[in-house]
Amino acid sequence: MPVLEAHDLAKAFGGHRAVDGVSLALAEGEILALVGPNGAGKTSLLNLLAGQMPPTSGTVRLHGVDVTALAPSHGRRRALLRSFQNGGTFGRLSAVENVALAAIARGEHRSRAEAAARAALAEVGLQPVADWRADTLSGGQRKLIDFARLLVVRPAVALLDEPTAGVSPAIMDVMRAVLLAERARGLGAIIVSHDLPWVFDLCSRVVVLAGGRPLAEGGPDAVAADPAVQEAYLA
Ligand SMILES: Nc1ncnc2c1ncn2[C@@H]1O[C@H](COP(=O)(O)OP(=O)(O)OP(=O)(O)O)[C@@H](O)[C@H]1O
Repeated sequence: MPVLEAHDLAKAFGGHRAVDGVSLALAEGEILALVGPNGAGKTSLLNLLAGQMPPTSGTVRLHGVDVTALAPSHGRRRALLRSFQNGGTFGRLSAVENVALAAIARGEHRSRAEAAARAALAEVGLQPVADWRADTLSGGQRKLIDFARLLVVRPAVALLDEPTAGVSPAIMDVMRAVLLAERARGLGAIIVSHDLPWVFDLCSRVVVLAGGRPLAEGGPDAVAADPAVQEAYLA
């Protein structure tokens, strides 16, 4: 059974269909790249999958359970962790507090959550700044906080929105290493990215969206060679 499934998802804003009939299934341990030109509907699709907004129509299932109408904080959505394009950190909290909060929100005791957060921050190379306020960190370091959260929460599914946008090659390498290690223990991930070389190297499958609809789907090499995909990007 797929760990995450979307069936015929659609989202209309007024008359504009940002997501227009998308179905997909993510297997355990699968990394799926979700790509497409600006405005294709990628972030909207992640929002629908994560429960950040209700779809106009269609369903989302997590481990076979219909979670379409459930809020992101609902217990039945615990298996899913989502990151945001512009970072999801609380600036006035330290890095360790930001990471620990994710574990506390899932029922972990405060002291154990902090210990786990420190270990995870060390794993992504943020140990020296673990007690710094998040708003004093670089954009790339703040994005690594999302990866430390991933290590603490160990979700079945991660939805990552533009993790590498504006980050250094060294941080991109850390992100890659974390994702490969977590994939080996069964993590499934959908990664929205405009950094095609980085994400194509990591994923086993690519879904291309254009105008809210799936334009192409397949292995990274086949998708990269698809003339319709090249045209959509040039357009
Ligand atoms: N809350 C909203 N209200 C109205 N329109 C919206 C809203 N969110 C997104 N849209 C529109 O839906 C379409 C898809 O936007 P979305 O952000 O999902 O695309 P994207 O593929 O993630 O784009 P990008 O790569 O530029 O981040 C766009 O035309 C956008 O303007």
